Amino acid sequence: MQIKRLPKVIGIGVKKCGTDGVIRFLGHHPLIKIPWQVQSEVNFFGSRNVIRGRNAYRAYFPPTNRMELGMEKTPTYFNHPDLSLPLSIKNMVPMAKLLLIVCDPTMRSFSDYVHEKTRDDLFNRRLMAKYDTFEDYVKDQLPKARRLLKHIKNNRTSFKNDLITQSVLGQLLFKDPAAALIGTGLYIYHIQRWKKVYNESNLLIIDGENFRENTGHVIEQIQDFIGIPKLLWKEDFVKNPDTGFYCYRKLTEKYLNQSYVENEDELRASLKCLPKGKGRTRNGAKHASPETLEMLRQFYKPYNEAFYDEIGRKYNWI
Ligand SMILES: Nc1ncnc2c1ncn2[C@@H]1O[C@H](COP(=O)(O)OS(=O)(=O)O)[C@@H](OP(=O)(O)O)[C@H]1O
Repeated sequence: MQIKRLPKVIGIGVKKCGTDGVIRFLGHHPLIKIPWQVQSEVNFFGSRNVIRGRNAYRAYFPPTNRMELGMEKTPTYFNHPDLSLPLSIKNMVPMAKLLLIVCDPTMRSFSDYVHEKTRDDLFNRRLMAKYDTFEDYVKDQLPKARRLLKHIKNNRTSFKNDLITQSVLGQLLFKDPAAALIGTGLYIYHIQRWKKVYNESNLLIIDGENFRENTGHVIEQIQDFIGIPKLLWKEDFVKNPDTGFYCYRKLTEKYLNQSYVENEDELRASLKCLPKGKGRTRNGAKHASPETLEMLRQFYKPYNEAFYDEIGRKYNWI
């Protein structure tokens, strides 16, 4: 019977790390249902709606039968100022599995800058107006971020259980989108609240750099984690010759047939790619100065290392 049910999979972030790719590509799985009417970002737990309870949350999702599963993603759940947000999710949807896609915080910050500069949001546009370039932005905001962290850390050297920094940082990022371009990438302060409530069996951490380069492989891994039949295979993902990003195209007998010769127009027409607006920076279409990126890399280094320790895995973010 098809009825509205709570989701079984929730993408919790991180903004600009590939969250849209994960949900849209998984949306090609016949058993996964996405609330497209709200563009898949429900933001239920990050808003006052949460007090309206389970039925209000359930209302966002398309009807599903017992085999199918609903999924949403809200990238700001990960670094939301409400430190008890993970517990709210766990209490409301105890069986849900979470997906967290993280990525090189330096490149994430640049991607977020480009995104905020092009967004159709007057408040953000005004706020970002004084930064003509990413270099201007970093020059102004990086020293502020350094000073702020020094101030709120107040000589605390451990990243572990530093609830004061987690909380102040959370509030600040929420109120000041300009600060969020840098602060969102301080993953070590955001991850701990999730690890208190979730473990490897119900929280999958994905490297966004790997997702971009090995999309099909990661999509296979996610299906295993969710525990659904593997119906999307790495062979179903093909690079777009124009952008270099992977798109979805079901591998059918037609493409396997030895006598089939594909021309580029046919290839383009057969691809289901992410919408325009995804893939602005990572393929080099826009770039920041190497000096600015290096400054950010040095800034993030200790926070990345603490994050690797926390999750017990190291990524090749440079
Ligand atoms: N297959 C494919 N096609 C296009 N883009 C891809 C793909 N895989 C990963 N990415 C990267 O996803 C980045 C956008 O991340 P998000 O979807 O999390 O952004 S958002 O938070 O929802 O705005 C986006 O960042 P930018 O390159 O800066 O636009 C992409 O690099």
